[in-house]
Amino acid sequence: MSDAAELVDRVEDGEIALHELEAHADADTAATARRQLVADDAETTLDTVGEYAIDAADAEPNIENMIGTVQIPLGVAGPLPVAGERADSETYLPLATTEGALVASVNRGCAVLRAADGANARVTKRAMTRAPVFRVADIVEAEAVVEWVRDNRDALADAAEATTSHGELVDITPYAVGDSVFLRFGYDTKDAMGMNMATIATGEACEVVESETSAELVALSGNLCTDKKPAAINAVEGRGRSVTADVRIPNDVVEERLHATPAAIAELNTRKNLIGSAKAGSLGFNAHAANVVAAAFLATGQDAAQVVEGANAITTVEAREDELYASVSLASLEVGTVGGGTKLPTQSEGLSVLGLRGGGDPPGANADRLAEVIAAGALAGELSLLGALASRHLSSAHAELGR
Ligand SMILES: CC(C)(COP(=O)([O-])OP(=O)([O-])OC[C@H]1O[C@@H](n2cnc3c(N)ncnc32)[C@H](O)[C@@H]1OP(=O)([O-])[O-])[C@@H](O)C(=O)NCCC(=O)NCCSC(=O)C[C@@](C)(O)CC(=O)[O-]
Ligand SMILES: NC(=O)C1=CN([C@@H]2O[C@H](COP(=O)(O)OP(=O)(O)OC[C@H]3O[C@@H](n4cnc5c(N)ncnc54)[C@H](OP(=O)(O)O)[C@@H]3O)[C@@H](O)[C@H]2O)C=CC1
Repeated sequence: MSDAAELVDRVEDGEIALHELEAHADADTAATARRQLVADDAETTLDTVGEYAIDAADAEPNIENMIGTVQIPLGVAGPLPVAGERADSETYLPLATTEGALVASVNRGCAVLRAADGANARVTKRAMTRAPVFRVADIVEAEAVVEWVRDNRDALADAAEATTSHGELVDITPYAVGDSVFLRFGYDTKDAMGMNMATIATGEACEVVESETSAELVALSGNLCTDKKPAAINAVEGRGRSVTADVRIPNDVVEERLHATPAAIAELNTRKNLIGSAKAGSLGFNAHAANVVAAAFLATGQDAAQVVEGANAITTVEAREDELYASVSLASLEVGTVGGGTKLPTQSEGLSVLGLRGGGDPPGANADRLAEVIAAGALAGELSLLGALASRHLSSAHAELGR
């Protein structure tokens, strides 16, 4: 094995490539050498990037060309009381962010939820999707392929499910556009976010489609999935988990903790989150669900790019006679408690704050619970920001806490 200085020399001599260092040294030594090369190239120092508590080998499945870690401040909001399908508990919600005032805001929302005897939350749909695109001769052939897929769903499920001991095929929705056929496969991926699982399973199913029909696979992902891009199909049909959290807050709690009347908050929600979003052509009919989704994703090892889908949320508020009803429905929240970044030591500790590290019993229970808790956190954030806007406290709050 080589030491870091020797690796630096060998890269500079062109003997080995920057991405090949782990073949010649352990992961930490490789990262040290690479960091030195990058720092020299940029004429800077990367000492803080190189000070990390994890073993670089633990990150090998998650990163290539590693040079260190970026440290994001981690806070907690809560306790957050959420009654879900299987669990009714109050835990702290870990949030990793650089936006001052965000954790304070969600924390205030949690206090409102506690004073209201807690939020309810339910996962209403589970389907991680992958939609390959096939080439056919024309729309007549497209129709024949779609008919074959409808008649042979079991054969496709057998092929897909042979690749996984956890995933279950729950849906195949075909779409024909001219001489292109898209098949949107949906899977219950249990406690995994499931994008690798769904992709591998769909690859096997595509081989059956190609061998039994005239369709030729152009790409395993045809963008009707839709992964990591804003898309109405996710907002309408859902992706990953569709989840709603709601709460009924006594009027006096609203006025005391949010410094605004229920009527003012309801009017604000209509004019801002519904009318304003409609006029803007937004897919997100909410104030800042993405803030809580992003901070919770970073804290618990989710795929950060999928905050795009996590922002597909509708916030509703209704001022009733003696209470304020509020809800947040996230159509496409893609979360897991196994796989991906969830295994990394700090992210796995984030999951353990919620009692959700690893697989659930039954499988899927932990990821369901994570979705419920994030939805309730988003609800807390919505209530607090709506309160701050209705009471004209937003800019003063950020002047005080966010700069
Ligand atoms: C800042 C507050 C909470 C003050 O709120 P407040 O009611 O004026 O202050 P308070 O001192 O009476 O505290 C109330 C509660 O807030 C929490 N709290 C208060 N301070 C802290 C703190 N330091 N650390 C932790 N928690 C804190 C805590 O729960 C506390 O209760 P207590 O425990 O004292 O009984 C409020 O004004 C607020 O929530 N403002 C909104 C800020 C916000 O939501 N920012 C989110 C980001 S905005 C953005 O990114 C998106 C945007 C706005 O562009 C989207 C859009 O277009 O709408
Ligand atoms: N491939 C792609 O196109 C894309 C990949 N990604 C990346 O994919 C990764 C996430 O994929 P994902 O499939 O979630 O994770 P992994 O690829 O890490 O796979 C997780 C595996 O864990 C096993 N497992 C063990 N216990 C459970 C349980 N209780 N519930 C479910 N599965 C369990 C399953 O094995 P088994 O199947 O054998 O049962 C499952 O396939 C992330 O790193 C993400 O960044 C993101 C976007 C696109």
